[in-house]
Amino acid sequence: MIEVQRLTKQFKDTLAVDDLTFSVTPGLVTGFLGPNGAGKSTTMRVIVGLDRPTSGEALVDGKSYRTLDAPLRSVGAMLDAGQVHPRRTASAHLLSLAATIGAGQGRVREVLELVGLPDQARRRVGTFSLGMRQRLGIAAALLGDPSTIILDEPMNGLDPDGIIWVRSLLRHLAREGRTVLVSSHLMGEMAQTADHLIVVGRGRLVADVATHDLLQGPSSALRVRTPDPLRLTDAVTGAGGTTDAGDEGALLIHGLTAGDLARLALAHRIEIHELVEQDRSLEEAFLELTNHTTDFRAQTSPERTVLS
Ligand SMILES: Nc1ncnc2c1ncn2[C@@H]1O[C@H](COP(=O)(O)OP(=O)(O)OP(=O)(O)O)[C@@H](O)[C@H]1O
Repeated sequence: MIEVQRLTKQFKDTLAVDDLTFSVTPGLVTGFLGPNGAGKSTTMRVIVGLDRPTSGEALVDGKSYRTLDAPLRSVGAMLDAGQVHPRRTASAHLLSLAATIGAGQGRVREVLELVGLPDQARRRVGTFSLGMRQRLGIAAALLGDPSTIILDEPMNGLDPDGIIWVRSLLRHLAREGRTVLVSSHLMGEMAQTADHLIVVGRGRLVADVATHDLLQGPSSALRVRTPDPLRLTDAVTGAGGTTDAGDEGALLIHGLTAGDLARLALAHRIEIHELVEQDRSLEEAFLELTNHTTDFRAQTSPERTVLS
């Protein structure tokens, strides 16, 4: 469990984190989402004791990081995958970290296996691709078998296979009951990865919401195909719903559940050829969430929507 309470971090002229409060619960993947410069990394650095808060606090399992009995066994973090001596082999790098927590060669082999790098153990890290460095960073975070895992932008630079791999690893770690906090500035990526989202902008909390609730908001719609759209539109209007034209001749229906619509179609003996519950788009969800602030303008493609 991570509890960030009224956290503020001021760097000279920059207010990086501004009175931020949220909790990260075990058993879920929690996405930490916000545009570049929103304060995500600073918050994570405070959680793992690398930066001191100006005010407020960040607790892991009820304690500040500096007062945890065995911090590296409680919290595994990857805050900067680039911070590895390039001439070291992957295995030597992990062994040096393992030594600080009393783990040995066996655990190093296990984590290399877990992140899909068992054959690269003797390779120098300087020759690694960005994706391999990310995997090595994740391996280092997992060395101490921690109950809390904090990863800053772990999907940066990964190819689609790598992204799918990180996603399933995070879900697996959460299912084991761990607390998993993972940051990203990519909305689509987090919507597909996280069960819960903490959204920040300019150091402040913008939303603390279940991903499902965010996408299932009031503008979600039913997408329907029927050979009789005019009669269906009349029936839907009569039942208090509204319709819009969808693409490829489909009708979009708002204000009714799928069950309502099925019963309505049956009662009016209208054929339905397709009925799909359609989540609202990420763009809609975030524009609503962020109240159209320019900080969170969503850029086109839903898969790669970026908070700018
Ligand atoms: N050590 C520092 N000294 C001065 N300013 C800093 C320092 N670290 C971060 N900042 C500033 O604090 C703000 C928040 O930065 P932070 O890196 O926490 O944001 P972020 O959401 O992680 O963004 P990104 O996705 O770009 O890493 C930025 O304006 C940044 O320039």
